[in-house]
Amino acid sequence: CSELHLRPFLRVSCVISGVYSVEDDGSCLGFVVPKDLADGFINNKRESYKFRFQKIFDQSAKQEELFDTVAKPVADSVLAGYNGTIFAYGQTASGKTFTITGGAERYSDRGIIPRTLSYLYQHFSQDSTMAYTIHISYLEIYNEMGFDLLDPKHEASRLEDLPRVTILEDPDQNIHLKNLSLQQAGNEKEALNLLFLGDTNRMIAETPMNQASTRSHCIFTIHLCGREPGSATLRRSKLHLVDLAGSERVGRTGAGGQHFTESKYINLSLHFLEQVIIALSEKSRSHIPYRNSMMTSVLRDSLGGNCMTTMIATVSAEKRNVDESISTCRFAQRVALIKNEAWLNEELDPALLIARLKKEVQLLKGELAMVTGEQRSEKLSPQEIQRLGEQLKVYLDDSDSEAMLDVGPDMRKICHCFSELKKLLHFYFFQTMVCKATPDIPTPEEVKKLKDMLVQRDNEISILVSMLKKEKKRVQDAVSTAGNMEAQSSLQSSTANLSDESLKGSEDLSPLPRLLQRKKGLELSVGRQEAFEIFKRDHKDQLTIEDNKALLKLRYTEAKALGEKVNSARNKVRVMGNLPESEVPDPMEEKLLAQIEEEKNMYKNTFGKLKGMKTEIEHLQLLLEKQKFKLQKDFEDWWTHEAGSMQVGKPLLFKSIFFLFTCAPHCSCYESPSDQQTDCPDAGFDLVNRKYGLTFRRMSSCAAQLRPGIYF
Ligand SMILES: Nc1ncnc2c1ncn2[C@@H]1O[C@H](COP(=O)(O)OP(=O)(O)OP(=O)(O)O)[C@@H](O)[C@H]1O
Repeated sequence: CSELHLRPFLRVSCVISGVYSVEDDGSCLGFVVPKDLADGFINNKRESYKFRFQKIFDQSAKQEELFDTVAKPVADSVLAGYNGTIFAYGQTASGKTFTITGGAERYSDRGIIPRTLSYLYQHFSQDSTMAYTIHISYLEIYNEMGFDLLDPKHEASRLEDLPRVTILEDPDQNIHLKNLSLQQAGNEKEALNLLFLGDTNRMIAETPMNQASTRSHCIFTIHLCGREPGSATLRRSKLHLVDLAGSERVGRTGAGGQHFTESKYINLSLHFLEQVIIALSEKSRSHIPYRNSMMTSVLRDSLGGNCMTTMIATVSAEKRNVDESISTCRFAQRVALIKNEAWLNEELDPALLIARLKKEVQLLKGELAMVTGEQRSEKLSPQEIQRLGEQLKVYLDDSDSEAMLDVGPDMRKICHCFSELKKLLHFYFFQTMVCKATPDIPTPEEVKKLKDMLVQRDNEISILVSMLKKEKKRVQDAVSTAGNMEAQSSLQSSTANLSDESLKGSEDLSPLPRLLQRKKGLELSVGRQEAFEIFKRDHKDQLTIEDNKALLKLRYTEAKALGEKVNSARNKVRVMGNLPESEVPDPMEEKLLAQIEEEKNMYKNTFGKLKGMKTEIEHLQLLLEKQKFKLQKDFEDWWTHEAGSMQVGKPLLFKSIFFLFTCAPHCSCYESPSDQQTDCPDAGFDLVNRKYGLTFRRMSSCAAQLRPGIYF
């Protein structure tokens, strides 16, 4: 990066004489302007002026000399990768276009543009260390509007037909010219053709002062790109060659109408140029008004930016132009105060860089294959992954703290192992967090134990359930037998012959249907029934109940035998009582009556016994039912108050929730609005952290979904 002042040169287009004088070895232009009495007697106007330049070229100076002194150093710095600008400033017809583009009459009148192009291409042909490409753009700014002079579809008929160029500014405040074409020029001839095309398209208008005066600013830009063969570094530089519109004041042109408007715009844009230059020359100014005009926006880099800029001030050394000449020289002095910072425009070519890196990767892969003796694909094969899993397991199981996991010099394998270890670590943290949050959560060993216990309990439950079914059937049979007996008893009591007062109270001996009715109302769900069976098995009253059941069974059997005996006695009495007297011989009649009496007594006694037994059976049944109800009640109490801590249920419950969190996050108990669903299973870790504030009720609900009806 180098800091340098803008360099102003002066070119005088006619013989220097009269009020003009060149002093100090040709670097200083002096003016002596005698006071005009017409301006009044009191006149403080200065009479002499002196302006210093890098060099003054008089009317005899050749185009070649000007190019060598002014343009060549700039062209060299552009070739080295720095931006450059040469702009010509001066009043109309002072020789700006002649300096920048050249005269059309003689080949030697060629201006800076064709000579620079020629110089650049000549350099390209001589320099084999670099490969260069040139692109050219040619912009005309007329009345603050930009036009592309290199549009090949248009000839210079009307300026409005040319493509309009507009300014765009990116977030980094870089200026982009929309619609300005960039034409590649492979050689000097192509470049000169483009210059010719642009010049043809230029707007030419006539003013009283100059028959062919340009009324617009023109910027011919050479975009240069240089690269050393094989290198990814590009040097991109720009050279602006600027031919500004005439700087004379509107009043002097004598123009009216359209030309007045043009002059107004020209003066305005030059005024803005001057403002920019004044702002740049004042160190304290932080804001530079580049945006005021299109020209200052385009030349932003050339003025106070990354550019080596040279100004050529052109004056017409005639007495009548002395004011304009002084004005031009003053402007040049201000420009001389501006400091630019130019730096090398080097950048990396991304495409080339990628290609080079790819080649390097390929080479390194080849080298690696040679060293390891194996070709590597991008991904690990399933066999390799399996082998790594085994190696990792051996490594983790090894209690030796200095154990090594050697997977060889293969980044894919190393990355895979790290990834697996990370997963394990996450799982470990997940478990630790969950266990911290819920100390009752079983460890994997405990889970295994509980699972075994669960299987055992399941077996027990199924045995008990089948036992219960059998028992139920037996009770039903007994109840139906007792029902029959009761029916028989009713039948008996209705028999007129054998009516007995003691038998009349038998209607009250039936509280059983009521108990059975109550029992029906206590039906449990299947799962709860199973839990009840387990509870019942361990209950302290169970033995007494079993004893009572056995006794009841015995009494049923005895009652059945007695019933048969009673029936047989009753039948005998009926048969004997019905015999006609003639069929019974006298001596036998007495014996028969005694027998009938005996059978009657027998019947009466047996029936009395049966009645007593029936009462005992009913009492036994009542007792049994009471004991069962007590047991049922105990179960209900236990279920309501203690089931939460039951040994089998609780671990199962937590195990269920653990399962839910890790493997079943879509369980419907998560579907409350506050619970966000998460993908299974990786989200389980976080989910448990956030969600473990579940109530027992909700936990129950979760577990219930897993094992419906068994414990809940
Ligand atoms: N040094 C010179 N030697 C010979 N002829 C010159 C020289 N300078 C200018 N002229 C001639 O003077 C005339 C006007 O010059 P030129 O067109 O370059 O002026 P200009 O400053 O570009 O005017 P404008 O502001 O209108 O564009 C041209 O015909 C040109 O050939």
